[in-house]
Amino acid sequence: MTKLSVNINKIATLRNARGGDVPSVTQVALDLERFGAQGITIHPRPDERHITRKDVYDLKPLVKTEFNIEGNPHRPFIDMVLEVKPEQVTLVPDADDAITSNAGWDCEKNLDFLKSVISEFKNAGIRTSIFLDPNPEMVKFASETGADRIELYTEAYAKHYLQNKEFAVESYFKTAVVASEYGLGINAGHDLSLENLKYFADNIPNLLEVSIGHALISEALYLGLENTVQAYLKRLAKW
Ligand SMILES: CC(=O)[C@@H](O)[C@H](O)COP(=O)(O)O
Ligand SMILES: NCC(=O)COP(=O)(O)O
Repeated sequence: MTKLSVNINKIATLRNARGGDVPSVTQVALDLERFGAQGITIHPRPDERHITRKDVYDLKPLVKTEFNIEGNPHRPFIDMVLEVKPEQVTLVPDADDAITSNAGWDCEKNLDFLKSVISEFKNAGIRTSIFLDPNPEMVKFASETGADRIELYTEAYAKHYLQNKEFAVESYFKTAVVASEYGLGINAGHDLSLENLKYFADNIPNLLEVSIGHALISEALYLGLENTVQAYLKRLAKW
């Protein structure tokens, strides 16, 4: 079965808007595990716009499911991950000023760099995954990096799903088939949602894990707003 790892960046975004500890990133992580999440994903960015370095260290002893840290492997990121030792590190080639992750690795061009970074993580016993566009030809180079898994970057799938879901999933299916032939594990994430997840999971062979944040947290707001408004109205009801 495919594991669900919940990305809690957006909880930190909300918390940072007021500067205090509401909502609490650590409490939400614990609650998500209690509700059945099989992993917690965070993507600390250099500007700490959401997850901070402190969050990374605070979460480590608390997360009892799979802890997955994503990020661009600059030296400070590498050192932090080596110290924290999560179950999995996912390497993402995102520019510091990118609004969100917007591309997978060119593993051919970055082969030597990725090999050396991945060997550091592997020596520390941390599973490695690399963010990849749905391109079967890139899989050979992804395998040469020594990574354990690829994470399929699903933004294009999510974008095309509503118009033509067969077309949307095709390149992902082909990439997943080649990845399995090379013995790579398969993760996926970015813009997956309640609407598009099932078709993806049904059509991608050997899908080990999805990490989902933006849509899941937004959907949780919608699913919870009615209860919350009712609870407030009860506190105001005098007659
Ligand atoms: C790698 C990936 O697709 C997600 O981690 C995404 O980058 C989420 O990051 P933000 O929450 O900063 O958009
Ligand atoms: N690796 C993808 C991830 O963690 C969450 O991406 P998104 O659901 O926030 O787009």
